[in-house]
Amino acid sequence: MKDKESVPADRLAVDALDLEAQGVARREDGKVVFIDGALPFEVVSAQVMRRKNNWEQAKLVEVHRESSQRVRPQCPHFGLHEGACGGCKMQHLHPAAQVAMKQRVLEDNLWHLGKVKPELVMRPIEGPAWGYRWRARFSVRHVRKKETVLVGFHERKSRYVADIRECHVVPGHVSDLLLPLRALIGSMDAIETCPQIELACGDEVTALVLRHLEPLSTGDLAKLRAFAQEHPGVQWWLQPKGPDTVRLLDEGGPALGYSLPEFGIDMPFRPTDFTQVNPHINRVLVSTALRLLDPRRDERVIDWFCGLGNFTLPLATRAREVLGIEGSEALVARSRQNLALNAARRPLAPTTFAARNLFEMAPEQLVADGAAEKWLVDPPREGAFALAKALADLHQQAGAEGWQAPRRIVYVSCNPATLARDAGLLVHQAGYRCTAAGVVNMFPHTAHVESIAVFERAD
Ligand SMILES: C[S@@+](CC[C@H](N)C(=O)[O-])C[C@H]1O[C@@H](n2cnc3c(N)ncnc32)[C@H](O)[C@@H]1O
Ligand code: SF4
Repeated sequence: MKDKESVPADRLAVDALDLEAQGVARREDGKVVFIDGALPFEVVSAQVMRRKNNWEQAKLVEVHRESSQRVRPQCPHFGLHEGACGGCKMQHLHPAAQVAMKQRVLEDNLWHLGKVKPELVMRPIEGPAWGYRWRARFSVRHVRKKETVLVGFHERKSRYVADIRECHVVPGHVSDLLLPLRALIGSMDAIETCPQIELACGDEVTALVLRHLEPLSTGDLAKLRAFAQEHPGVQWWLQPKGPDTVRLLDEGGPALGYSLPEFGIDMPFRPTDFTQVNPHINRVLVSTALRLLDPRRDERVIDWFCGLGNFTLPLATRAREVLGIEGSEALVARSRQNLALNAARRPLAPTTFAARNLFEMAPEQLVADGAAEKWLVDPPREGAFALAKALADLHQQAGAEGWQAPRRIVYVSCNPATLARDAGLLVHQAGYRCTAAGVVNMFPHTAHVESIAVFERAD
């Protein structure tokens, strides 16, 4: 900070925000202090909670000079107070400043870990800041001492379930279900043996997956059915053991699914399938990825880590041929069903799916998958190292007969560190330029950084 000298010795001047949304300050002796709740450009007092040789962990006590970006949190459960909910980390920072911070994280990662500087930093893709989270995992606990059942996220830095009565990041109708759900579980025989309710919203259905450790009594099943009757759109799924055991309580009624109207595509899914958390942003993300990839009628496209076909089917409305590859057999089965459903309604390019572990990928396998002009890559947090490495190896060997590296790659990432590592490989060893990159604000108020990057073959 420019007037750091004027900060009294017992106060700290905050310079930056780390990935956990903690303010970062530096003491005169160079020691770094991470301050929960402090924001860049603030002058604060903080109580040290943990002391190490090079750093300290501290808790905000008082803000003496406030950041212009500090805002009043919308949710009463957000904060530093005891019992505060740990579901959000940045509600005290203006949403535009959150996006700016994520953009900096992306650029810093690309540069420091990948030595890559995108030719263009794209405008952030933004959506609603509230009510965006259509997927969530609520923990459920019967707290005898308080004679209540809690349904919510974990408290900040704790294993306890926060006592939340409303939640602003899930849709309003889901927030309104929190207290009724507490009452429901509190009235059930299985009050002690239902540790979790998973939420998966579709366009018409609110699926609630109840994890139960013991078989449910007839009375409990009747209560679940009465709850669904009372709350239109709620559909109960039961999970007695692992994710494979999830079953719909009662068949019939509308199917859980989402649509991508721009492409005329419908995507039925099961609540245990991977789907993007934020459906508003997902629509813009799919549309942006396709605009950037620009698949032509005469081009073949490969969609790596294709999930249930979220990008594959829209690609099939534009390209000559599409191949989707994904690790989960269940998701590949779903993507085939979704292909059949949509192909019966509208023309789609020939599309095939394959199940494969993409964390292992030899150059020969890449050649066997066939040449494609364009690639869409959307890996989990671990990234797509094996894929980028195979591409780099083929580039070093000057390719293979009858095979050509893709001309363009659009990479959608939920972890800037692995994106940066893979970008480094693509740019410095596989012959690509990083022509554009930008953030996608998929998870407002959290520290998660979703982003999208474009790579063009340099020749
Ligand atoms: C970020 S999701 C993207 C899914 C899809 N593109 C979408 O938009 O819904 C990452 C996908 O990678 C898959 N995956 C995870 N590990 C994998 C692996 N080792 N090999 C192949 N796929 C994997 C997951 O099952 C998941 O579907
Ligand atoms: S996750 Fe929901 S309840 Fe928790 S702080 Fe965020 S908005 Fe509030």
